[in-house]
Amino acid sequence: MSKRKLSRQQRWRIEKIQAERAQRAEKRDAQDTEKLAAGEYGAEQPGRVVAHFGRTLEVRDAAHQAVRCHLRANLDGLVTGDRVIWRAGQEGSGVVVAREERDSVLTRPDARGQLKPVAANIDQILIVFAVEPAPYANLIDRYLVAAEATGITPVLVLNKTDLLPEDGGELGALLERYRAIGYDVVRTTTANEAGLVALRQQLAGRTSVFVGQSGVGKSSLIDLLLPDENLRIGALSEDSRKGTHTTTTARLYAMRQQEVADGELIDSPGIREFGLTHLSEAEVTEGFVEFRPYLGRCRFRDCRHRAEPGCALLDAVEAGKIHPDRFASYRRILDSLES
Ligand SMILES: Nc1nc2c(ncn2[C@@H]2O[C@H](COP(=O)(O)OP(=O)(O)OP(=O)(O)O)[C@@H](O)[C@H]2O)c(=O)[nH]1
Ligand SMILES: [Zn+2]
Repeated sequence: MSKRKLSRQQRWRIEKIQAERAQRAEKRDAQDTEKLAAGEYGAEQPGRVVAHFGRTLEVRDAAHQAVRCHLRANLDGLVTGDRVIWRAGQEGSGVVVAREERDSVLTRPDARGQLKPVAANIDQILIVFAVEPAPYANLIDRYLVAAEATGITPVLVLNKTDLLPEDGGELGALLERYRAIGYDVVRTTTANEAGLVALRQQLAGRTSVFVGQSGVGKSSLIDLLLPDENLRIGALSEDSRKGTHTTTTARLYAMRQQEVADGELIDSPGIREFGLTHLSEAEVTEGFVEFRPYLGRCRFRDCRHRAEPGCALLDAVEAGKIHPDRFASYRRILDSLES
């Protein structure tokens, strides 16, 4: 059998499967419409997507109960964190009938390089770095730029402060610089009880994601924040063994905190890797927030802020308004885009 023939047969099979699947979805949707019309579903109520497996969603209702819901065929692209309107059916399941407007969305390139939403309605991106492994020079800036491009507020989290020298070391000075620009900086350590106090306050009442380099302590922090989530994580991987989805699915976790208000985490391996995606030159420039007052003020409209006369950014560096290390970092990120 020739190779081409084989692939045509495969393609035909795939098309057949897809057509059948679409037909089933259509049929189910028609049934839903009938049931909705016949009043077999309960009243519309708000919920939030906690996890997402193909066309099945886990939705959390207002009382924080999980409900298995399926989707109307006309409702595609829901992601973890989406706020939805759903209606209860029989046997504890439900149907999602609408999606509410998103405040924010985190995207990631798929296998074909197209940006796909992975999570929605996130209030802050916690960029975790650590005393060990020490962040390389412009790693923090890369994460900040990527976060700024999403419109979601970044927060810097310095972990493993138990390893910090008495005087705060170089990292202490570096963090002050970010504070001066306007970023929140939170110090953490998983080495003692008091190490997460500031972090818990930062998380209270918000939906957050943790990102950062391998080894900085994201898992250690999340384990402490979600002490009783281990069972649920186990349940998730059991599902994935059945092949219904992969463990890369983002999941929303509610934190039950005693001293401060509850907060929520959305976590997945894919989200943790956030920041390593491609950025445009304009996104990089805008991503340095302290540059913004100077943008559009260069003598040349197409100024690329290299050595042009009358460059407002270079002047600001010269005048001490922009830190030379941040400007060097900016250049380095742009250079890395070109290569
Ligand atoms: N000294 C010290 N070590 C810590 C602290 N937090 C985490 N560690 C250690 O740092 C190492 C890496 O921690 P992880 O939580 O696995 O880091 P991660 O960011 O989840 O790493 P990946 O899973 O590779 O993304 C482990 O050996 C932890 O025990 C801390 O506050 N102080
Ligand atoms: Zn310029």
